[in-house]
Amino acid sequence: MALYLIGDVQGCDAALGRLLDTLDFSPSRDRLVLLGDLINRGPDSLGVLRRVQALGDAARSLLGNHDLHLLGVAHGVRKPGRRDTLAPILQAPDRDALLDWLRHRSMALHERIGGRDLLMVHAGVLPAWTVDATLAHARELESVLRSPDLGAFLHEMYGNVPDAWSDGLRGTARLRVIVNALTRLRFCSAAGVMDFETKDGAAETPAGLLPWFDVPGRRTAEAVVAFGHWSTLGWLSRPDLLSTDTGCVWGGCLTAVRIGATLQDRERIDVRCEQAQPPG
Ligand SMILES: Nc1ncnc2c1ncn2[C@@H]1O[C@H](COP(=O)(O)OP(=O)(O)OP(=O)(O)OP(=O)(O)OC[C@H]2O[C@@H](n3cnc4c(N)ncnc43)[C@H](O)[C@@H]2O)[C@@H](O)[C@H]1O
Repeated sequence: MALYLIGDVQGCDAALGRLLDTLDFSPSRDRLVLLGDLINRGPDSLGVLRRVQALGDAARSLLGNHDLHLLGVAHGVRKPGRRDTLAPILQAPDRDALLDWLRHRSMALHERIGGRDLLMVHAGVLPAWTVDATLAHARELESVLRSPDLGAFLHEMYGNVPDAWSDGLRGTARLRVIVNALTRLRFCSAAGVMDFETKDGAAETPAGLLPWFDVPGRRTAEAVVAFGHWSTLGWLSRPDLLSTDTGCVWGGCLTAVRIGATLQDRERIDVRCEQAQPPG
C-alpha cells in the first residue's frame, strides 16, 4: 500500500494515465491525493474528471482555483476565459453528475504519518493559521460549496479583498479570504497580507513580500505542507514542504510523490508532458 500525492493535472488526462501506469497504481491497494486544479488549460479536462471519479475512494481530490472557476462558469457567474478549455465538461451528458461530484471535493486534507502532520492544500496557508485552524476554515467553505447556497456564494467568490485574515471576519468576506488563501496564495507580506499580482517563482520575490511558507513564525512550520498551484516555483522538497506543480500543462512534467512510513521518506516520479499552452 502506498500513498501518492500528485500536483496540478490541469486537463492533461493522457499524462495522468501515463503517470498512474508508471506508478502501477492499484485502487484496491494504493491511495492517491490530487492537490487541486484537476482541470482547465489542458486538452482533456473531461477525461480527468471521469478518470478520477472512477477511482472512487482510492483517490481524494482538493479543489483548486481552476476547479472553483468551473463551478463559477457552470453557474453563469463568469464567462469562460480565452485560455479556458472547459466546454467539453459543460456539454457532457454527465455534466451535472460531474459538477456535483466536484463540489463535494475537499479544500484541505490531513494525515498523521510517522508522528507528524501532513497538511495538504492547493495553494497555501496563511501564516497565522495552525493546522487545526486551516482544517476548520476548509470545512466552513466545504459546507457552503455542498449546500444550496453554492450559486449565491459563487457570485461573491471572485475578488482580492479582503486580503488578510482576521478571526472577526464573517460571511462572504471570511469565505473569500479562505478561498484565496487555500487556492490562490503565492506571496504575502510578513504580516500575512496576500498578494495576487505576482506569478513568478521565489527567485523573483517582489520587495516587501515573501513566499507564504517563508514568513517567520508561520504556525504550520512543524507540519509538512504539501501543495501545488505554483508552477513557476516548481518542485520543492524541504523538511516542512512539498511543492508539486511541475508545470504539466505548460510543457513541464506531471509529478507524483510517494510517501513512505515517515514524511521524510519521499520518492519523486515524473512523466514528461506535451505542452498544451505556451507559458508566460
Ligand atoms: N476567488 C477568486 N478570485 C479570482 N479568480 C478566481 C477565484 N477563484 C477562482 N479563480 C479563477 O482562477 C483562475 C486563475 O486564473 P489565472 O491567474 O489567469 O491562471 P493562470 O495564470 O493560468 O495561473 P495558474 O493558476 O494556472 O498558475 P500557474 O502557476 O500554473 O501559472 C502561472 C503563470 O505562470 C506562467 N508560467 C508557467 N510556467 C512558466 C514557465 N516555464 N515560464 C514562464 N512562465 C510560466 C503561466 O503562463 C501562468 O501565466 C481563473 O480562471 C479565475 O477565474
